[in-house]
Amino acid sequence: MTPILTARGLTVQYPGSATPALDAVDIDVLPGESVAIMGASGSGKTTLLHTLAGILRPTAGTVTLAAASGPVAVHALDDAGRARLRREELGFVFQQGLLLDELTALENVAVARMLAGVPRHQAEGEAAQWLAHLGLQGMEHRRLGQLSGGQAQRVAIARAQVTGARLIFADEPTGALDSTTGAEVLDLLLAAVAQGRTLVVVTHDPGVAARADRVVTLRDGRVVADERRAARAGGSGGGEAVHRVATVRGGQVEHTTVAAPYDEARR
Ligand SMILES: Nc1ncnc2c1ncn2[C@@H]1O[C@H](COP(=O)(O)OP(=O)(O)OP(=O)(O)O)[C@@H](O)[C@H]1O
Repeated sequence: MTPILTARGLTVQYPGSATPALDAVDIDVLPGESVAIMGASGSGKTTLLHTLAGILRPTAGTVTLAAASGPVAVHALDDAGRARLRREELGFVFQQGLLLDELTALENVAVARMLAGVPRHQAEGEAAQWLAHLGLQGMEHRRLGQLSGGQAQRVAIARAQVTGARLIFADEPTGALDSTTGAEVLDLLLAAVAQGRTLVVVTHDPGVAARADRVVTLRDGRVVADERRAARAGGSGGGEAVHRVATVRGGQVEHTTVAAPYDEARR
């Protein structure tokens, strides 16, 4: 299967830092999978997510996105090109920063379509459909600041999908939520995956990792483990590890290939 996202030798060295935050990371993300990125604080998770998503330009290495129109060299785009790519091809569910407190839930979602040139009336209609789909019917006209953390994440998930983005990046989407609300938000993200989207999620939450198709673990800016899990029926549930792709120990990559990858189980 052709990856939707391919990174090779991805390296980020922040100015003034003695060691790279990301150190020659290779990763392929397959279409329709959910990938949890884990690791200790400071291991490079957010840096990896931002580099894969074209928020941050790598110091070295490549990121290639298989966009609908053909392959895009994300690392080589200028700021405007990366902003356009993020707007048109990618969805984001971050704890803060993308949604505007002073706008209503509806406006926060609709604006993503209006930025793509869709007329306001149509954009609001599409936004209302997504908000209803995500359990926010009746709350469309509340300002974001009047919503709970879980409701605000639902708005973010609606916004991430309303554009038709096939690839969603999430950074600690359950981090600020109680466990029940966090599980509900995760359900919605995994529902998007069950409907064919691809999810890359940075998390400290073992509950998120347990339900992802795959867990990539970083340490000191390097991938130290990359494990696939069996998807249970419906795309949710615990998932047992059945397919170890590669494990890195002491700088050596150990490749193990076990049959029954999740892809067949899902199709
Ligand atoms: N803008 C920056 N300038 C300089 N150093 C940075 C910057 N952002 C991150 N770093 C450093 O890069 C390393 C990786 O940071 P990053 O935020 O990617 O880690 P993380 O695994 O996401 O951490 P956390 O779980 O705490 O969010 C850390 O040592 C961090 O201090």
